[in-house]
Amino acid sequence: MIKTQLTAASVVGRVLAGASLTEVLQDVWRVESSLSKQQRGAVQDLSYGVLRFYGQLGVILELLLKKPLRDRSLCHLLLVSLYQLQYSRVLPHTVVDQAVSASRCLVKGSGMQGLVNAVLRNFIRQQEKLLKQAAEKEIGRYSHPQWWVDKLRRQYPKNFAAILSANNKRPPMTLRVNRRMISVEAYCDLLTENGMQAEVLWPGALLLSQPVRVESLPGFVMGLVTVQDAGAQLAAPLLDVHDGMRVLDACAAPGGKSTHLLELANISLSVLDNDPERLIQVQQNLERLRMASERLICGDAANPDAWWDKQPYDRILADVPCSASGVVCRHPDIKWLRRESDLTKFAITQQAILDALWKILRKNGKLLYVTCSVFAEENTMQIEKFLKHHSDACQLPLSVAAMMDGQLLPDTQHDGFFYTLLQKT
Ligand SMILES: C[S@@+](CC[C@H](N)C(=O)[O-])C[C@H]1O[C@@H](n2cnc3c(N)ncnc32)[C@H](O)[C@@H]1O
Repeated sequence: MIKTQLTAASVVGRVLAGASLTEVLQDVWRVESSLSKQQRGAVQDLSYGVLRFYGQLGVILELLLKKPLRDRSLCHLLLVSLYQLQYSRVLPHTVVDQAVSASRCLVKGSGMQGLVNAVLRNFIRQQEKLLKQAAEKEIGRYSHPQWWVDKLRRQYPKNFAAILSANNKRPPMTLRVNRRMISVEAYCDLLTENGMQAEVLWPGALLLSQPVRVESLPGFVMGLVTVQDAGAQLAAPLLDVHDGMRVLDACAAPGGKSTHLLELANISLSVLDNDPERLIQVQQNLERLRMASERLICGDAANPDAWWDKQPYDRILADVPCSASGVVCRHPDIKWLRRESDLTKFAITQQAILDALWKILRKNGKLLYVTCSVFAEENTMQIEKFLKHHSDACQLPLSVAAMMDGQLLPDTQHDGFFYTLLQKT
């Protein structure tokens, strides 16, 4: 356990210094190739857990320390240990003993080991009181940055606490059945035969009662099923594609929505993304599902002159880059890495992409604007501005009961998304 505590502490430290959790973990798996599968699982669990509750654990650590610790690595080790004491089933004395041993690898001298021991034992002794004290501060209660809490409270006075709480849950695992290959009923039978249970959330979307490893899903390699959040599964049906249409997926990688579009109709699909490595993932997903796109293009959606073949599209999916504030339960690092000022930057990019794509949409054609954000700056405010400047655009109604003005809020069953369907008149 010392190794996993130390590795998780270093992951947390790198993320808090500004790196993405996914990238740091990929790097750790590459460099620390001797970690067993079990150790990797534990490191992942601890790193995600600490970042999920960093607000709360940070306040508790402050309360426990007489003065701030200069050694950041020790701080991160203490956060990992506090997370274990509060949220794991490992016996408290084991957590403390291992953390004291782990601290020997970080700093020389017995003073710091004594401090680690004292801090963790004090937490065990005063756990309830400290949890209450931490909850008196909003950052401790919600484990989100204060600007995030304030913005959500302003934009969703009734729902903000539920959104913050959903963001701090472990994410659900949802499947999309490839109905070109198998019916939902037949796939549910396959799951049952393999000892797995699922609930149908909406057509084709199966919420697993327990997350499993992707490779253990029946028929995954053959393309019977794709792992995709239920909220994300609303996109392709909303775009209203029909056989023979020319369709552009403009920010497509890794291809979750592209492959869904190809499952729904026989379309001529152009797949665009500006990240060549992520485009490789789209190609792999297409191959696994035995599908093909018409064109796979590496280019900037805001600059069609560089890649467009001058034939207008009947349908365009614009799943634009955004703050990802709707998918925090899958990426708890996001809440600590984003700055409020990032929203303005995302809004500028989104507007440039939307304006450019509008020009290459056929008359009467439809464009679906999508973000996985809950912030109005990237969503309703963006669309209001677009409609003000485009007299040839009308907003079509969306018939999804779970949404408020196109906004699907994150909950225990799905991520948060924003959808707007525009038609060119
Ligand atoms: C939200 S993700 C798309 C997810 C994808 N639609 C799916 O369902 O799997 C946004 C994508 O936009 C790409 N992107 C960002 N800026 C872009 C730009 N200017 N032009 C094209 N793609 C861009 C990113 O590389 C990223 O893959």
